[in-house]
Amino acid sequence: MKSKTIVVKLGTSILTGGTRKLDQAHMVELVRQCAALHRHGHQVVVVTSGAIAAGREKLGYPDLPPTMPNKQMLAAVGQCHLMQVWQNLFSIYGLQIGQLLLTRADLEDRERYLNARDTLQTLLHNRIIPVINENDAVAIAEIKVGDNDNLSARAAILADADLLILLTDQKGLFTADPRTNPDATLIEEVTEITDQLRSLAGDSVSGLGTGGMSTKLQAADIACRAGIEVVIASGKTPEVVGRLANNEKVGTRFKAQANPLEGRKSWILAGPQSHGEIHIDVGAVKAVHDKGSSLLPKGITKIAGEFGRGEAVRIITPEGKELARGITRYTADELERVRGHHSDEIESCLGYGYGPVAIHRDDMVLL
Ligand SMILES: Nc1ncnc2c1ncn2[C@@H]1O[C@H](COP(=O)(O)OP(=O)(O)O)[C@@H](O)[C@H]1O
Ligand SMILES: N[C@@H](CCC(=O)OP(=O)(O)O)C(=O)O
Repeated sequence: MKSKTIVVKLGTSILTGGTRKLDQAHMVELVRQCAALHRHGHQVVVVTSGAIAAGREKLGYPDLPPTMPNKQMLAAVGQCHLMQVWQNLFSIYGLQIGQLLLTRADLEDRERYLNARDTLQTLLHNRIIPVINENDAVAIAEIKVGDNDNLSARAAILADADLLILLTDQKGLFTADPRTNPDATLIEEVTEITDQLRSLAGDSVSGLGTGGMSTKLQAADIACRAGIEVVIASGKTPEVVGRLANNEKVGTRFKAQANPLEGRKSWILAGPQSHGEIHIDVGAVKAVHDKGSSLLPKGITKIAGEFGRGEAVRIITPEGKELARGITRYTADELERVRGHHSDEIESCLGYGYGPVAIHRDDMVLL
């Protein structure tokens, strides 16, 4: 089977088993399933909820008013505990984990987005399991994603994932909330997220989770538009992670709308354009155009205009023709200093580096 990148989002409801404590017996079972995927060569990213619940548990269920600072305190305490538990459990399978705490601001600012993406990709490249949560302890309402369903969709885009699995306490999306509607039936496949479908998805009523099915549908919408398949399923279904990776019919599956590259390419063409230009030599034109390679500093002859890291710039041939557009990994100033140099020399030219390419082939659209 082709190696896939799979994001597994674990909601508070499944991590606590509906109780006030982390259900470590079940967490180890989920870790075992993720470790099996990893062993089969897949890349696994975990998005974990449960920090606030873990904080309450750790502090002995204090009676606190539900203010923002109190929730942030619980998250600060709980996040340490949660990560300690994940680290212990993954180490049973000989796996290292790395923590990423994100806020909306990290995902919307292009430079911070690229930095987060580089870290995530580097963790995956080194076979370390990224474990992501929102940075609840510092994020106030304005910079919060707000719920981990939406966060997981953004993390899936960041990781270039093939599949996003949202594991919760229900078998998937039902025609109504099964807690209050015993006749509700499971919807097995969704090809389009319509208003009618949204009207079926209710909020969380357990007092544990955030957003219920409605935020899961928002997440599915975001990920599917970016070309990522999404499944909502129960974390209690035996071997759920491996079965979903094998395309088995479990839970509610949402079809991806386009392949990820097309989604990103349309963003490059449709997104904010800078006036920056990167002029390249004949060798680089051949590499980029004929071989589909990334653009390296070596083939850059001239930089025109100001641009920052993560901006979309124009790539210009020696004849002055626009060959492609792409998202640059270096600023105009930085490229000015490294142009013509071999990629190995980037670090010595700048004193730091963001990798060997100026524009990665996946971040480039040929015109
Ligand atoms: N149409 C629906 N189908 C399934 N579950 C639903 C639906 N509408 C609302 N829900 C509720 O969503 C809850 C899951 O969301 P939530 O409590 O936020 O869990 P998590 O912690 O996994 O994010 C379920 O327990 C269920 O009560
Ligand atoms: N970031 C919060 C979880 C927020 C959230 O969306 O929770 P859930 O609905 O259980 O996925 C925490 O760690 O407690």
